[in-house]
Amino acid sequence: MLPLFPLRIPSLARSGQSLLSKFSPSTRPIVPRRFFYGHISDTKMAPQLEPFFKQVDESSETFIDRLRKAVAIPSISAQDENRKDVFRMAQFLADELTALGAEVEQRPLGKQPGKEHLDLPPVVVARYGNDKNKKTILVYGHYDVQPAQKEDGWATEPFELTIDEKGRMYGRGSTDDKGPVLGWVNVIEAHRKAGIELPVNLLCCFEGMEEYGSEGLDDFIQAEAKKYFKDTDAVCISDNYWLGTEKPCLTYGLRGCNYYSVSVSGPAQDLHSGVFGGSAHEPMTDLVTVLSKLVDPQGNILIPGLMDLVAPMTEDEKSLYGNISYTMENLHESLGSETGIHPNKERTLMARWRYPSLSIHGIEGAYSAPGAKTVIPAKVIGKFSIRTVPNMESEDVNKLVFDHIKAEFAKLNSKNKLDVWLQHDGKWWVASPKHWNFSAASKAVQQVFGVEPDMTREGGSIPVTLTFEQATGKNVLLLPMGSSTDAAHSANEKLDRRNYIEGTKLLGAYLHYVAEEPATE
Ligand SMILES: NCC(=O)N[C@@H](Cc1c[nH]cn1)C(=O)O
Ligand SMILES: [Zn+2]
Ligand SMILES: [Zn+2]
Repeated sequence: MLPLFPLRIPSLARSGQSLLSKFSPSTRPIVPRRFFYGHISDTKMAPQLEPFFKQVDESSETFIDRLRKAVAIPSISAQDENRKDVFRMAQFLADELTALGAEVEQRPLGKQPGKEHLDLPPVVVARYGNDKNKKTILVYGHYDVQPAQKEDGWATEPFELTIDEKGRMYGRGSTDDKGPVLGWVNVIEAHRKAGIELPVNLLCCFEGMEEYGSEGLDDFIQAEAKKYFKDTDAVCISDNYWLGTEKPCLTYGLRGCNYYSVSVSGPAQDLHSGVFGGSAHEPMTDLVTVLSKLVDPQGNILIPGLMDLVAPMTEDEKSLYGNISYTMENLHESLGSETGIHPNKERTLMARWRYPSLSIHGIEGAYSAPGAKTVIPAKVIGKFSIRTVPNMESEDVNKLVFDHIKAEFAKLNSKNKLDVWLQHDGKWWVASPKHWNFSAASKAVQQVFGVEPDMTREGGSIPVTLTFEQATGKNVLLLPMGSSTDAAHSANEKLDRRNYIEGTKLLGAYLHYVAEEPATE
């Protein structure tokens, strides 16, 4: 039998045990592969997968149409003026699920903290199936999206799904996270159309504030863990990406995210630079000086003491990186340039997965429109975030950040006023993939894509992952649909048709293999 996972996590590497060896079935008849990526695995076809796959293929245009409708709703959680669209998107999702026979509720989360004139979008929860003899899988995703404007460099309208001749489906939210969320809806529809029973009970939890720090969701999950989510046997989240474009992965770690604002203000209003330039302290000059003390061009964080919070790299851990299917070409392909900092894939992956990074995102109040306005902005707010890793605690990070920024500002001898605060934080998460949840997903990947998945961590953050794990006490698996070239959060975000359709098969196949796994904790 072929090994399921050549990659080993540290504790298993020490014992020399393959990740899932204890869960591997002993007999695996070889089945025909749909795709071939150079390594044929021999996962046994779960019963009823064949008609399910066939139905997904037959319904693919309907599924793309569903994504088209979803992308057309600009559900941008970070922009107040789009809040009604976020609500519209919740309704769309609720209607789709209801039409397929799910029991759906839209749970309100109250007012948005700090913006009490705004209601937080509801959590769309749904139950499909309630059979005590079946496992219950809780799936999470988000229906809000990042902001997008054509002027940001989009080749097409961001909120019109546009499909090119290579099957690349461009549109904001296509890969993050409307495609994967609709993947679950598609799975239900394909089962109904094919007349196949869903092999598990499905609980859905779809939120509308993920791109704004999942406001309100932690409390909701904690409150519902022993109520709405009480039957949960395992959790699955599809909201991250493959490492490259060909090989799927299962993900067992995420970085956290502490997001900060730093404001500098002084003059009572914007000033004429010809009249006041050189005779007044300028907020923008102070701010860019302070921001320049946070990170250097090689990505080194300049905040004293911050790197001391990071768990040291062990030799066992170091040895994991060589085995991952990733190349510098993969990096350059997803960057769309050769501007990577590090010389090799190992250092690149370490920088993404297990070291912190600091990114400067923008400046509010700055003159950013095209043209040459000679203004001195009166108040500017810089925005930056730190991706956190084990063992960084949010409070410790905050203290180091605040102390450093205040100390650097004091050095400027400016009469302006500085303020710095945390917008939101979400903790890092690292789990063991030695669980039937991962074993089922691995078999599903092998069945649909004919290849063993890479075991990865992720540089991005999904703050509720840890909350789900702690509140339900159950295993959480990240099962991505999109690929490394999808450009989530940036201009020309896309999801490849193949990833959407085969990804829908993957989510469905995962549920079938889950149903076959022995029921253990
Ligand atoms: N697909 C996951 C994702 O994009 N997550 C966001 C979460 C976040 C954190 N702070 C603001 N949003 C990410 O940026 O990683
Ligand atoms: Zn996302
Ligand atoms: Zn996102």
